[in-house]
Amino acid sequence: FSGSLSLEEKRLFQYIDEHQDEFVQNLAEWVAVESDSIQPQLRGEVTRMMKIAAARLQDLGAKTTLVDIGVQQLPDGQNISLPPVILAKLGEDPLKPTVCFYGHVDVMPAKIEDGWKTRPYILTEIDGNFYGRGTTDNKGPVLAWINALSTYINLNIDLPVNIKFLIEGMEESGSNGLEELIQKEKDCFFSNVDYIVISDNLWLTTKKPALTYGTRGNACFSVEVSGGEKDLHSGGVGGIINEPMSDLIALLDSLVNSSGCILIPGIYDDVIPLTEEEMKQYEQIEFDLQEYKANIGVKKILYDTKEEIFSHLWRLPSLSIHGIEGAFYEPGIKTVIPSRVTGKFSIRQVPHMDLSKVEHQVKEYLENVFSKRKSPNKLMVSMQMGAMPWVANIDDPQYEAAKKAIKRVFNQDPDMIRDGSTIPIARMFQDITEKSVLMFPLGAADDGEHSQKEKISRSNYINGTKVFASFLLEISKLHKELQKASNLKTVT
Ligand SMILES: C[C@H](N)C(=O)N[C@@H](Cc1c[nH]cn1)C(=O)O
Ligand SMILES: [Zn+2]
Ligand SMILES: [Zn+2]
Repeated sequence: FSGSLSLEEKRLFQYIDEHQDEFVQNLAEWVAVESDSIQPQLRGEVTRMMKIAAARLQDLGAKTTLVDIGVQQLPDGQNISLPPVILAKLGEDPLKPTVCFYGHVDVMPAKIEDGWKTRPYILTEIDGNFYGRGTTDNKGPVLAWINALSTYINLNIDLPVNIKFLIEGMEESGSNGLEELIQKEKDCFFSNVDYIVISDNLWLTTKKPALTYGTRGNACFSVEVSGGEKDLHSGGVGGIINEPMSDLIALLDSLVNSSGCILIPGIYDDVIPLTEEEMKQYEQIEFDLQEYKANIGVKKILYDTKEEIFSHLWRLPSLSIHGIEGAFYEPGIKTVIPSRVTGKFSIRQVPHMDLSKVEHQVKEYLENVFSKRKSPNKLMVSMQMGAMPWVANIDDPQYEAAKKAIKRVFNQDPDMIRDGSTIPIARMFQDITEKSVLMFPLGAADDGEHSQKEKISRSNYINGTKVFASFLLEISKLHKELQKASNLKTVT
């Protein structure tokens, strides 16, 4: 640890060390819930996960509400219930700042046959890492906040802040229904919130903590090509019809080239150029390309310099193709011509791209590519979800409080980074509540969020709990200083 710890911090950190196996057991219980928000048939499990998380907060004495946010219409037209959102609060002392923590307890799909070495929903510790779906994205960080709170409570140390929680179960699906809830609650639940903290990203390395000041948005598309009313024998009919799958592959192949450049006309028009200030941020980051490639498990990256890599990861759009529905995907070759196939892809959004303009550009381009094929098949392109990018003001004082907390636990200053992934709520918070948002990642670069080897290290989980405990003390101190300064200004 850096510098002399206060007596409170010594007690807090000692308690966290001594009770870490309890915290691990909590994580194992949460990971065991297959709270996958992508597959509708698992929606009941997501709802069950919300109730488990709500009960955990209630056990801490938080006033907790599970808010019904309505239904989700699926692509096939059927409606299913959205999992309720947790709004919770602990403490209402007008002399203390109010910190609202956001997290999500839904996860991406995971099947052992995807190539997992361990059972995805059974927390497995190997060499100091906890493997399992949701360990780093985002159940581990949510529990780290809760563990930090429970430490204050169990040690009878007065909480230095009022705490609020917003925990959702649809983040991986694009946070359906959340914007309406924030609109509705902006002058109620959020009215007295001073700071918002999100811990749903990763560091840039495995050793150096980071604070995140930007994320990309995302626009998810489906492109459906349909032919006759049934699948056909590829021997009996193959060679005399326009095959939907051939059309779809041509459409998907027309989207992006082998250098990752998006081929949709106009897609880069509104991207803001790299600024001097942004370039200075990049220059301050130590970056080891070989280590980074090893952390993400790839042999080659399209760019060689950190400036190019950061630019293409953080401030330029990217297009990824995710899969095809409607065609046989199990092992073995089913010799049919699928009658209806749906490709899925997404385009990461950056400032100042406009979602409705991107939607129009994508549809117009694909219709144009399709028309050149003179195929009688039917094309349907739709944008399934759209989330905006978010960029913070890096001089926002709560980043200072976070840096101090990191320094005390990790004895080093954090990297100031952006992230290429998306947290839909970040921009919603910024635009609707106008509150400052701090992104406080806890996971390491090799945690493999969304992958077959998702994990969080014991060290990051437990030290993350300490950092959050320390942050509450630091933000309380900072808030008092800011209040004193503003009172002084008012008087003079
Ligand atoms: C960063 C966060 N842990 C995450 O994984 N977010 C998802 C959200 C999303 C985007 N499109 C659909 N869901 C992500 O960035 O993929
Ligand atoms: Zn995720
Ligand atoms: Zn996440």
